[in-house]
Amino acid sequence: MESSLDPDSGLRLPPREKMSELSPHFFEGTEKLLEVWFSRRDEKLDDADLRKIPRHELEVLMNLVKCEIISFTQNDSLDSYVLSESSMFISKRRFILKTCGTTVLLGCLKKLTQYAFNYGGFDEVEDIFYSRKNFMRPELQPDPHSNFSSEVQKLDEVFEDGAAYCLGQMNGDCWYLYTLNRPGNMADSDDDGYVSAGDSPWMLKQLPSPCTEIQRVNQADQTLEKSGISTLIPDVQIDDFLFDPCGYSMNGIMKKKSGISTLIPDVQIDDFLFDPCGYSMNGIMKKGSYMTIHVTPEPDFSYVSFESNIPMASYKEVLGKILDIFKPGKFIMTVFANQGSVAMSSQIKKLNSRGSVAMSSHKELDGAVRIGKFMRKDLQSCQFRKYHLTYAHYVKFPS
Ligand SMILES: C[S@@+](CC[C@H](N)C(=O)[O-])C[C@H]1O[C@@H](n2cnc3c(N)ncnc32)[C@H](O)[C@@H]1O
Repeated sequence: MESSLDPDSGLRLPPREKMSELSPHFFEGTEKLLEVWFSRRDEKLDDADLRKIPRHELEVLMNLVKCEIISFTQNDSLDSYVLSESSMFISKRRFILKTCGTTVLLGCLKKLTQYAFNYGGFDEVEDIFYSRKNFMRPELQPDPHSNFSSEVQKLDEVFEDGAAYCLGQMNGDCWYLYTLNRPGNMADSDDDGYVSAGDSPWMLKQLPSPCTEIQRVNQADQTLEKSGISTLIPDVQIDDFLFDPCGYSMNGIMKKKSGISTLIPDVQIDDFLFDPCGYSMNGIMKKGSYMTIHVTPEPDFSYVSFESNIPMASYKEVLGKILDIFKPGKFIMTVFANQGSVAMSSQIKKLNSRGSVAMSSHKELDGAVRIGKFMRKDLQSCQFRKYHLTYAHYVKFPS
């Protein structure tokens, strides 16, 4: 098979061994992931809530993205939606949308901000994170998703101080991130800390409000706390798992599902089995914690993703279970944590008295040259103003 040209880097990529370029059926399991945190300039957040956006407007958003809501569950702090192409989680001021296939995730950006302002009662975007792994077939993606530069251009139209990064190998497996990287710290903002750059409310490109981290800590549930783990697994070992060329493999489905249900205890699970194959699952817990798993089992382009923000002293055990269930040939892992995690709940503090829960996972990853049968191929760390990010790529040994 011939090598291909990567649209982002212009580099020639090695031929993909398993994926048939001419396969009539192809599904891009790799997700685009958007997380947006909203805020208010006056910090009066009591009445502000993204869950006030009515269902029919969420459906307008899904139309723009080109996917549908399949099911809905909720608890006190989180609304969870399983979508035809992945998942959506909405809490008081955090909006998470994860979509795969040929969806146009960034198509909803302006409308989302408009709804968050009009219905949710917010008037500023505090932070955003847009990320994805490199696609298997970028040429099949609609505008602006066929290359990261176009996605960045689209995001830059809405946000000021956006910064784009690529972690991993540009001529192999890599992971793109766009986030806000505002200069200085929040307490240093001069004047009133705001810059207006447009007429429409969603075009306001604003600097964060001049409140300190300490003030935010005092606002318990309203604290921007981005931490968690994401595992992206291209090339899963299929066996009998959720896919059988002749149709369903009920044994495989039940076996994998029972493994998934033991991943994390006390999670309210909402899952969906696609016909003829494919599996999506959202799990929610108290205090805004969630986990989500998506599986594209077709052998030529198999892909699994696991993501969670459930606070844990170590993600090692969960990761071990995931690797055991999906038996991948390789995987990518990213871990986000607030620095020092000043906003930890007492429950989290109990788990790790030395600092942020996920920070210990960074240290764990730093030291983990080998995880079971997997050898580390790449490790990169980024220090953002408020977050620490670790990216690691592991391959089965011998690969
Ligand atoms: C479960 S969905 C979500 C995929 C996810 N992003 C992942 O990590 O792989 C994709 C899987 O469901 C299958 N599928 C079947 N019907 C589908 C539909 N109507 N929409 C999206 N996927 C469908 C696809 O072929 C694929 O195997």
